Amino acid sequence: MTGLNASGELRVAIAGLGSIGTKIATALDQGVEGLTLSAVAVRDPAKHQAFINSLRRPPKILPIDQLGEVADIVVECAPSSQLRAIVEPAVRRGKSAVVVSVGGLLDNFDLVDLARTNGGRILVPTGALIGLDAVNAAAVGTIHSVKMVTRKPIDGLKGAPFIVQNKIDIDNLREPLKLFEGSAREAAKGFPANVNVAVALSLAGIGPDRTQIQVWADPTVTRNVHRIEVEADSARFSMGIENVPSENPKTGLITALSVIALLRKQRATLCVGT
Ligand SMILES: NC(=O)C1=CN([C@@H]2O[C@H](COP(=O)(O)OP(=O)(O)OC[C@H]3O[C@@H](n4cnc5c(N)ncnc54)[C@H](O)[C@@H]3O)[C@@H](O)[C@H]2O)C=CC1
Ligand SMILES: O=C([O-])CC(=O)C(=O)O
Repeated sequence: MTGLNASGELRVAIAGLGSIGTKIATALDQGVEGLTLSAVAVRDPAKHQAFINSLRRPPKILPIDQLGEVADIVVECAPSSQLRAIVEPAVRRGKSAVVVSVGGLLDNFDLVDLARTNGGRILVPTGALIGLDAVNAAAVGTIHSVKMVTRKPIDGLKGAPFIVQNKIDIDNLREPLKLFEGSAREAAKGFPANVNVAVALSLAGIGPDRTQIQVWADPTVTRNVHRIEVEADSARFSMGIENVPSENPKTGLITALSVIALLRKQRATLCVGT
């Protein structure tokens, strides 16, 4: 990765200061070895001015397509509808883009070729999931199947296109209801703000068409619960995670921490985990 600033630090820009973005900005401002927060892009600057002013070194506010001009790594943490507008200008300049709205990558997969052509990179953090290191490793051999079951509290699913289009009433549920069963690709269309995790899992393993997922609306849980079963020639493994929701009930608190961990690895001397 090139483009260090005068003090030899990698410059990071953040697109979207919501639940995930504000935590990443705060962590960078408090200090991550070898990294500095250079800019942010927000939809409504007035809404975020107080937060930005509260940082020790307030970053510039720039339009999303200009972040790559002042950063080596652009972190996308906006709605998936904005993914292309954020990632395309960055990778065209040969910069790295960290993508959290990874479901949106499936309809914009040409960005991977664009990054390759221009020397850029697209980095997908483990996010709200677990064990993508093991899935990556198993995929070097042969993975036979990847199955995932996601259970979310009602508030974590409200407004999902699959629920709206099929006119499913989840507000009055008393028992768990299986909403969807199918591929990660189809799940991402029906639940674009709810199953990024399934898409990340699929890209680490056997792809969005062969990765199977069930999505449940579950009034008995208070966390976003993901269980995964992987069957491979090297290993069989089961993984589970129960995510504490953030201020955004669709988003697990651990997601921002995963991005911060990924950013730390960009300059860390000791890196643990693949
Ligand atoms: N990969 C993973 O494991 C996970 C991914 N996600 C995804 O991460 C993304 C961000 O999630 P949250 O921070 O919880 O969402 P959020 O709704 O709290 O924040 C999104 C922010 O983006 C801002 N925004 C919207 N349009 C913008 C634009 N044109 N320019 C700049 N900012 C803009 C909004 O004003 C808001 O502040 C979502 O797409 C979500 O689905 C969420 C959880 C886990
Ligand atoms: O994948 C997502 O978009 C969010 C999610 O399930 C979680 O935070 O647990």
